[in-house]
Amino acid sequence: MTQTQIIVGAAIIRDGALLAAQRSQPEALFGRWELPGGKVDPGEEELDALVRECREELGVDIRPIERINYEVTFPPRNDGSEAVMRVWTAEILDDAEPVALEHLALRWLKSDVLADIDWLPADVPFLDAIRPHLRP
Ligand SMILES: Nc1nc2c([nH]c(=O)n2[C@H]2C[C@H](O)[C@@H](COP(=O)(O)OP(=O)(O)OP(=O)(O)O)O2)c(=O)[nH]1
Repeated sequence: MTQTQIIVGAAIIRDGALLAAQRSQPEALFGRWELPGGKVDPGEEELDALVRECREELGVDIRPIERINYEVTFPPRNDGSEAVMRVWTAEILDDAEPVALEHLALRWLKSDVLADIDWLPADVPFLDAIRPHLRP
């Protein structure tokens, strides 16, 4: 039996805005927007993966705050493996400024424009839970 792959995402909020990141790869996802994050490595704690991915992708240390009470399950792939995505609200530590080290671009989104960008489909259901943390 294949193990379920956990994907973690960070809803990083600063001054009432959410940090969105634009994917550079793979080609099928190029240009679409997501939350910073990625796959949890075998044996790795989910929150360690979240902090690691944000450091790799944005060059900043984050503090996860709370997990959003929702998860997305991706349909099984050809090899039968499944994946789920979990998201935490988070803040950047030390007033550091995130940099797009692996993405095409970063954007800070207030609540009124949250749904205006081309999010990966799996992210859309998380937005309703994130919106109350944002300002218009
Ligand atoms: N990081 C991230 N991945 C997402 C989001 N929404 C979503 O559907 N995904 C999908 C895209 C990818 O198929 C998968 C995560 O893969 P990834 O490429 O970000 O993971 P990773 O950094 O560990 O990369 P790798 O090992 O494949 O190089 O989850 C999201 O908001 N953030």
